[in-house]
Amino acid sequence: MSNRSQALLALADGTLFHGSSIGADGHTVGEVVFNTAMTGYQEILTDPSYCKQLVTLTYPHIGNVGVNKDDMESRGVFAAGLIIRDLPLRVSNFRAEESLDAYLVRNGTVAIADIDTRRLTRLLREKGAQPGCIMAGEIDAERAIELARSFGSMAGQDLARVVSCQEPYLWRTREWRLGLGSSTQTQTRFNVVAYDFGVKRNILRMLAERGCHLTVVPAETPAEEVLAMKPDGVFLSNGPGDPEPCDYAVAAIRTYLERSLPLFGICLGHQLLGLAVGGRTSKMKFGHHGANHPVQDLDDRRVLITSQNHGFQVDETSLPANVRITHRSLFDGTVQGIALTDRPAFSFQGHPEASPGPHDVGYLFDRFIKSMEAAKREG
Ligand SMILES: NC(=O)CC[C@H](N)C(=O)O
Repeated sequence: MSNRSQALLALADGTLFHGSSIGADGHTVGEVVFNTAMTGYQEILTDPSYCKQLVTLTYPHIGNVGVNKDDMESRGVFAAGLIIRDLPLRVSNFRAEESLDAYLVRNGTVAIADIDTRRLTRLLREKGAQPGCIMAGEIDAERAIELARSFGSMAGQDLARVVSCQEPYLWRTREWRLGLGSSTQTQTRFNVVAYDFGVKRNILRMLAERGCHLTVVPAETPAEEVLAMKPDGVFLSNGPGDPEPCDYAVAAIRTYLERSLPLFGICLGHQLLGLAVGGRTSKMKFGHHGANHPVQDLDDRRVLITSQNHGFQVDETSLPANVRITHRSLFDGTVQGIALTDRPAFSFQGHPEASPGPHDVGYLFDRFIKSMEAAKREG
């Protein structure tokens, strides 16, 4: 559109994409990753796991349904920038409260449209995720390439403690329902402490729905403080960055394992459980980001369509004998779920809470509830 200012995406390898700005003026740097979800751009933008990442969506029309308060997955936009093919001229949805571009400007998010996102995705798929810089308003291509190169790598970055809450808080809101919204919990059956490494709200809603009295705690909360709350189970959330430097979390998880406390980890939480049992994690070429990834449950052979957002993985060969692989990606065979054979602890690499995405793996929340029930029975 003619009234938009110009924008540029520069990759660290020197590739340039010229387009138009649909967000704030200025520049932003991060690792460029592609996401294949056809819906859910607002949930993606507000997923704290996208901190320091520039997200490109392979679906071409982004913004059709606007944005609203109910679809926020956290307190604000965490993606470092957005890269799309086409921003539709008109927002059309009964839930829309604001247009995507107005929302991006209001949140100070730098974003670019009108570029060939297929070419960009092919490039990332062939070369791997790489650093980039989006510049909007005043453009300087040389400077943008330099800034992209200065980003370095996601490997080694401890971002969980950067995005985590500062103080513990209670979460009471249940799942959202069309026409009803979200209600507040009235009764609870389990006392659960949830580590916020960058937690998505729908995880908390799904735990609250199942009767968990939830205390959300900052990423660096030591095990002693959590144990003093007498939890029936501990939840390890998703989050941004490399799991490896999060030694504070690994130390805490080892304490819970020693005590045989029921544990459930999602995404970064899964990777941290993998590290706590003595396994290793590594950076993937371009990771998994989308809402249409097939994963197999190895126990019953069912194929589940899952929501994914990760750039690191748990290395299968590094896992000790008391760890069982429960789920595997049918795209590349990588580990998608683990369970300990001698402790009530398990985890999933994708996003069973969806939001966005299919709900096929929602049964893992029930598995966590069952493991807390069993632990209570055994006293
Ligand atoms: N969504 C997540 O928790 C992502 C985990 C981790 N930051 C990764 O990229 O693999």
